[in-house]
Amino acid sequence: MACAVLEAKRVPIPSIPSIEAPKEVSSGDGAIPGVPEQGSTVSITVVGASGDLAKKKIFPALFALFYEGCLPQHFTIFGYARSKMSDAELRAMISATLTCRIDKRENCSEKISQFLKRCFYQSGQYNSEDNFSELDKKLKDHEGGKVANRMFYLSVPPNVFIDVARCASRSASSSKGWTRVIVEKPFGRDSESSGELTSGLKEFLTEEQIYRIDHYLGKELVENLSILRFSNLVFEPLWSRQYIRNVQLIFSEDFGTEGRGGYFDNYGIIRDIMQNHLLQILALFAMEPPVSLDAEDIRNEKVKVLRSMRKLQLEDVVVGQYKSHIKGGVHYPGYTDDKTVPNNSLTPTFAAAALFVDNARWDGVPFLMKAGKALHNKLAEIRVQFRHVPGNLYKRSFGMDLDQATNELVIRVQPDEAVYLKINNKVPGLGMRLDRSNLNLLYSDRYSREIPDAYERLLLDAIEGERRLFIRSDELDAAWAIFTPLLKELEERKISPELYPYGSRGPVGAHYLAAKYNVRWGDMSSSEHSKS
Ligand SMILES: NC(=O)C1=CN([C@@H]2O[C@H](COP(=O)(O)OP(=O)(O)OC[C@H]3O[C@@H](n4cnc5c(N)ncnc54)[C@H](OP(=O)(O)O)[C@@H]3O)[C@@H](O)[C@H]2O)C=CC1
Ligand SMILES: O=C1O[C@H](COP(=O)(O)O)[C@@H](O)[C@H](O)[C@H]1O
Repeated sequence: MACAVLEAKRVPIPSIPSIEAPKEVSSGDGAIPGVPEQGSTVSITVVGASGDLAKKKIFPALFALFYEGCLPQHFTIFGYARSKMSDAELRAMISATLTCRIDKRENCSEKISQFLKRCFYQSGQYNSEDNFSELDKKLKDHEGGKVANRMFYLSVPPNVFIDVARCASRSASSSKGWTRVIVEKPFGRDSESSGELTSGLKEFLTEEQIYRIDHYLGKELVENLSILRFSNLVFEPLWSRQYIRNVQLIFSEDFGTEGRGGYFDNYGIIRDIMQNHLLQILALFAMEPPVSLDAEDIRNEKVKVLRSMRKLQLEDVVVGQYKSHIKGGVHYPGYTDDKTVPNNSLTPTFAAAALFVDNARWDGVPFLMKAGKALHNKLAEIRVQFRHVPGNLYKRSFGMDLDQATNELVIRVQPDEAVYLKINNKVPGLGMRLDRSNLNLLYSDRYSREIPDAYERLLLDAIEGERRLFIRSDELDAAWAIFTPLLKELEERKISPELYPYGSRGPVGAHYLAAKYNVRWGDMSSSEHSKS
């Protein structure tokens, strides 16, 4: 089966080794420039295969790629972790996580069994070069002397990233093909630890071999952001301080840290969501048009945005933490009720912040971020509020304050993916009454395909050597520089988060912060979030 994604997007189709495109420049990761990889193999080793992310996201995404015909002809998947497991046990574990897309259920069980036959397991320590040599031997058995390309997905806690990089690069890297390593967040806790992680990894890997994943960059609507802006004349000329009043980047989850409190307490919502997912969206949103769609051109522009940003100030931040709440007879636990979280934890589970890009395009435009767990809804969206129409003829005359009813472009990343534009419109009839309405592109109405999970896109890109959606080390440095002073201040001054009930709309302080910049959060109208 041909990989529809590749047919539509990439020329030529690299998943078929015999027609892989000659690369013009060396990728620096072992791919040989100009030499098509005849009969090559690709192995993907999921390090930390027994863990939550591997089960929840990585194996299902690999299966989806296989199902869509997007994996190379000769591929093998290895699970690697300390837990003892046989190949059969790994397969049973993976099998329990697999489903087929609703729109493509035919041959599902046959496909699953074909996929599982390509999955193998090797148990070992993360710091043992000997154990990685054993993995290497098994990989070689499967590669059968072909050009072997190897991907390692580090789905393990960050304290073992460097050990794995060392062992994999010394004992299990490919001698003839490329070797790439996907690294999961968190990439450190601040500028200093992130710098240490980067230099630790670079002792064993080149920057070109490292694929730092931020799965929000793989989300369909985030990918669509640049297309919306750069390929529609109606948007690009408006994309500046001249027409845009503020931009809002909103993330909310309707569940707490359930099961991940131990991890979360060391990071908090600012590191978990804002410094990476929301900031990446901001950088993509605010960048200047890149010279081309080449990964380096895009990442160069993102870095410029990040470097133009003001360091976040404490007075521009509100932090919160959810507390227990009883609703409909159900008790929802507070953050500190989690056994793995200290009772006196000050870790924020909610934050709102006002950020500024101090360049000519965005001077004075507040970029408001809001992220929280255990809120009233699950939502991720980008809101662009435009300025009011100067000298508006209809101002206040027809039942609507048009200073408030400005245009707003909403890119709803999830759930119910959509792009809609709020406009003012005349209510039909003989009278003259204005109505606020939406021009609405709801994906489920327009497109029949299920939207691929972000991990599918990112894994496919990594296999192809497409680094556009992965974070470069200078991007990471610039991102940490914005947040590190604030994070240190919050911790050193032991700032207490404002408590909010589980399932609520979060701390009221977020409204005061927005009001300080003459902004109203756009996500507060509940009617907007129903399917239309
Ligand atoms: N889960 C998620 O939703 C997300 C996770 N991430 C990141 O992805 C990575 C993997 O996440 P996740 O699967 O949840 O992590 P887990 O805690 O489930 O760990 C993955 C595996 O690593 C091994 N492991 C666990 N703790 C340690 C330890 N202290 N030292 C050495 N090995 C350990 C275990 O395997 P074994 O004991 O068999 O060796 C475990 O199965 C992490 O970096 C995480 O921050 C990022 C975004 C979301
Ligand atoms: O990276 C993370 O993302 C998830 C949310 O991802 P989504 O794709 O389900 O929106 C978040 O729950 C987690 O805390 C964070 O580490």
